[in-house]
Amino acid sequence: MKRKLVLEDGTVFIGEAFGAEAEKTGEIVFNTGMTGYQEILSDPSYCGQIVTLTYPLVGNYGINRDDFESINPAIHGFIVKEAADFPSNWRSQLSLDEFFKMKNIPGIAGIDTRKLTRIIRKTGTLKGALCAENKSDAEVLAQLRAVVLPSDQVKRVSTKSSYPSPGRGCRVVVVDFGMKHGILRELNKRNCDVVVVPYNITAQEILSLSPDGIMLTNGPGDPKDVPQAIEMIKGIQGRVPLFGICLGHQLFALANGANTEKMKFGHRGSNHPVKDLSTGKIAITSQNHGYTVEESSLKDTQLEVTHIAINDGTVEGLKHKQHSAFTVQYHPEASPGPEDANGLFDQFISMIEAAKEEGEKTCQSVQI
Ligand SMILES: NC(=O)CC[C@H](N)C(=O)O
Repeated sequence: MKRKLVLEDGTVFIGEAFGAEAEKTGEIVFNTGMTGYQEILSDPSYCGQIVTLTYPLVGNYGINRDDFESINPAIHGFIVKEAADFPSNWRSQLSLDEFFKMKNIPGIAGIDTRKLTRIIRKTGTLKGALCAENKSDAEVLAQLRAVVLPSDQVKRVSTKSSYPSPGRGCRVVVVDFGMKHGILRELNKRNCDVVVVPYNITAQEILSLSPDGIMLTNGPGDPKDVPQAIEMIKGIQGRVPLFGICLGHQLFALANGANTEKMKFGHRGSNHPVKDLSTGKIAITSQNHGYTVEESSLKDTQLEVTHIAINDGTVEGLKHKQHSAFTVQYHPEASPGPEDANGLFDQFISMIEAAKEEGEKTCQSVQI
């Protein structure tokens, strides 16, 4: 069966349908990773987006129970050059097609994804629709141009209520803006006693859990769409060590008076070089973001740039000049991608231990 991809600039691609028969619209974004499609399609930060992969063979090792970054993918569609009909891997349980049918996600194959990527790079991120081939282009285009992208993605993917992930180590409250499971895996690996809480929790509610440290996770959409989180961060920073990833990093910047802006086409892939300005070392990182912290807006804040992207010089890491708080724009939990930046979780735990040792910021001394 044929399926059609219509872009808001009027470009139409015809390809082979796979996955669900659903018709979906969303922002079209590209990811340059050569592997890791299961982690990409289940990363909640892609909520409402239709993702194209520049790597041409997708689905070869199927879908397995171990590699999910969330149980229910929030993406609106997948665009690939070739979708494997017969995956081959001992862990494989389903093909991409079977999985997408189960989760009501449409896919399109046989697309010149490199041409599509060049369009996105030239025009900037644009809206697109996946629909049946026999629909009129003009009609789809008119509907697509009228679509207003939703601003409640974080609400859609964040947990509805708090839940624990127990351990015997440091008490960490994880604020879930659309958390990838990889973050929880890294904290569990370090024996943390975790409580995952919803995006709209208040500073007071967090402090009442007596955390030793607080994590702000990744998540979808524009950070300015989550004003309550910005207020919450103002109330918690300085009380216990803080570590933010991606959307968490952007919200931390906004809470400290900096600004964020939309990028032309963003960074999405598992091969993005990032420089640590304190050591000069370069790490290859996994990334998925369409917004960035505006460097010039940091001038009058208490924030310092710690990392920059090698490809375009954008801000990739921040730390607070007074408080125990640092954030990165990239994904140290990898999944998919390299583990070069994994050590940031150890840095966070060391920070917590140092703060506890100092005795100034132990859970007992946190004043609610
Ligand atoms: N992975 C993320 O947390 C993404 C953050 C934000 N939604 C962006 O696109 O920039």
